[in-house]
Amino acid sequence: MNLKGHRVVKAPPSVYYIPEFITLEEEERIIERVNSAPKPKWTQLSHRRLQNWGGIPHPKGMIAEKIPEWLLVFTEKIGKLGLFGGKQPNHVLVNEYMPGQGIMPHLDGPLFYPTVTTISCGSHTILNCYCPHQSDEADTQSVGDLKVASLLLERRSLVVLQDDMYTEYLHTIAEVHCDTVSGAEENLDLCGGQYATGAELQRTTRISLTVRHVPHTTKVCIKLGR
Ligand SMILES: O=C(O)CCC(=O)C(=O)O
Ligand SMILES: [Fe+2]
Repeated sequence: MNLKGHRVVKAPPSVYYIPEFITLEEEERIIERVNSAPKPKWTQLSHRRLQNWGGIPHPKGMIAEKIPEWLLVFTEKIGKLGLFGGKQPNHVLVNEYMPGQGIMPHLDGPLFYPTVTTISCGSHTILNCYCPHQSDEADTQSVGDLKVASLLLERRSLVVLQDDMYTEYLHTIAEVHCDTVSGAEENLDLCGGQYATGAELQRTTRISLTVRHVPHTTKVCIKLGR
């Protein structure tokens, strides 16, 4: 597996898209494992919930925790793509989106090596990428020409964002139940499926694994009080 032939040339540098990065069985297993995690493992946000694996990234350094075997399979597979400056990914963020849920425009920020890789499970979504200043203003997402890319993320695919797509452009997922294929999605020719322009794709529950490398980690130091 390598990235050759998977570059999304129509998007700003750099985006890679690999359809069917995981098998159906692997997808089912991920969903099963995520759903059977103990309740306290979940962080409930107002519009989605998440699980942190590998530790909580922090400016003072992440207290690294072992990534469980069922996730390690995928961090190792992604690690082989050589995207993290010679390092291995050491952090996985699991996001769960019900239909109608999304994520606000944001940058992933400086706590991570500037590459983000995401596996989609259970449902497709559309990841929209915008110029930052325009995106601060209200109702940005209706202003078509400020969008720099729209990526159709199919179930079982891997998407990679780096360079300007990591550091400059915000990414966001709209809070909708259904996505309409515009035909202009920059990665459409790399997708596994065939999509007619105007096709309506109903969302189901999507579980995404966002796999990154946190360079600054620390070990817990327990001081004995004597
Ligand atoms: O679920 C996704 O594909 C995106 C998640 C994301 O952008 C993040 O957690 O920073
Ligand atoms: Fe993000």
